[in-house]
Amino acid sequence: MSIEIAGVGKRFGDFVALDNVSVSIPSGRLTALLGPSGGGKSTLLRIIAGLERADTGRVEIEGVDATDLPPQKRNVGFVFQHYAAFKHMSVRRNVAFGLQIRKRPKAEIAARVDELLHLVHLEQFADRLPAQLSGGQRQRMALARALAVKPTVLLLDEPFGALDAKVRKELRDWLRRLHDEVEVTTVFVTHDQEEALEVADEIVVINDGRIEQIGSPDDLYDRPANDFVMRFLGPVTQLGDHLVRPHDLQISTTPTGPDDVTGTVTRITRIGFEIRIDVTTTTGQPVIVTVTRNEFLALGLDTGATVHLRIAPGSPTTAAAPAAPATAGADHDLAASSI
Ligand SMILES: Nc1ncnc2c1ncn2[C@@H]1O[C@H](COP(=O)(O)OP(=O)(O)OP(=O)(O)O)[C@@H](O)[C@H]1O
Repeated sequence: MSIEIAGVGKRFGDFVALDNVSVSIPSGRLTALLGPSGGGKSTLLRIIAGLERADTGRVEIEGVDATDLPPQKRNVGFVFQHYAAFKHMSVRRNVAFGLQIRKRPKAEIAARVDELLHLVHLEQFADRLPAQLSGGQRQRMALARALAVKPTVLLLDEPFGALDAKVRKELRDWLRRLHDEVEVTTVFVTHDQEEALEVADEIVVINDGRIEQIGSPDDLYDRPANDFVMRFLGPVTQLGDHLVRPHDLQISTTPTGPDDVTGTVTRITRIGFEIRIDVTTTTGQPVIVTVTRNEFLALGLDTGATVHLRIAPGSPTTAAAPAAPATAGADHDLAASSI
């Protein structure tokens, strides 16, 4: 295990930002710290970097107790959302900076910088100033600079957070490929579940200063530990007492068994390649079902139709927190809005 975090606690005044957090982050993998804003992800990353001190607990990096080491002794590379480049220096000199202050020989620096610029596909921009780069190119430069000194661990705090959706997506794919080439232990913070599911080998879900679940994207998606993880990873709806994903519900115009739940279609909405069907059950529970366009056409549904619902066998479900009828609707709206 490359990074061992054991019993780490951190308060800011009365506020508990991290509550007795323990996690092992594997060597050579890409690990995402995922969770809602304010959950403690950045605080944990900053504690690993040595930019913040834990009140309790220990941090070990590659077998070395780093708890009391200053950031520069931890051999970590760090990239923030808003990367502070040296504005008056060329891309090449920005990337070379860490090697120059370590007084590496000139020829070694030149060779390493060329290698890195090639790795991040910025060779042709080597002599530009940071202001002459796009946001995505600037973040790639930041990564090259962080990698220059061959860190043991690369820490990324929402590195693509400030970029538009399309560039974000490109950089995500690029980060995955870069990581496969360099294989440096990488930890990145994100609040975007899609980003974590797509890029990470391992995901640590953090909420309210505590770890909700640790696992591979498949573990989290197929076996969510609780309804928080289930809700956080994508749209959910409720059928009876089960929280389930809307595409894991089966819908038919004829009943298929005694466990079917009967309801009436109240609304049909097309969302890209999916069709969302709003159903109200005979007990008054609002349920969302999503089907593909072809499935929808085969069903031949219209508003007002009677339908029968069931959870597809083997689908992940969690027990829905019991809610009074008055708040069930509000819960449902929240789930619906994330579709
Ligand atoms: N230096 C500080 N002083 C006081 N409170 C802080 C400090 N740093 C963080 N916090 C608080 O600790 C909590 C956790 O913050 P943190 O930045 O770790 O969350 P996060 O999960 O990374 O969220 P975000 O994605 O919004 O950055 C927040 O409520 C934040 O306001």
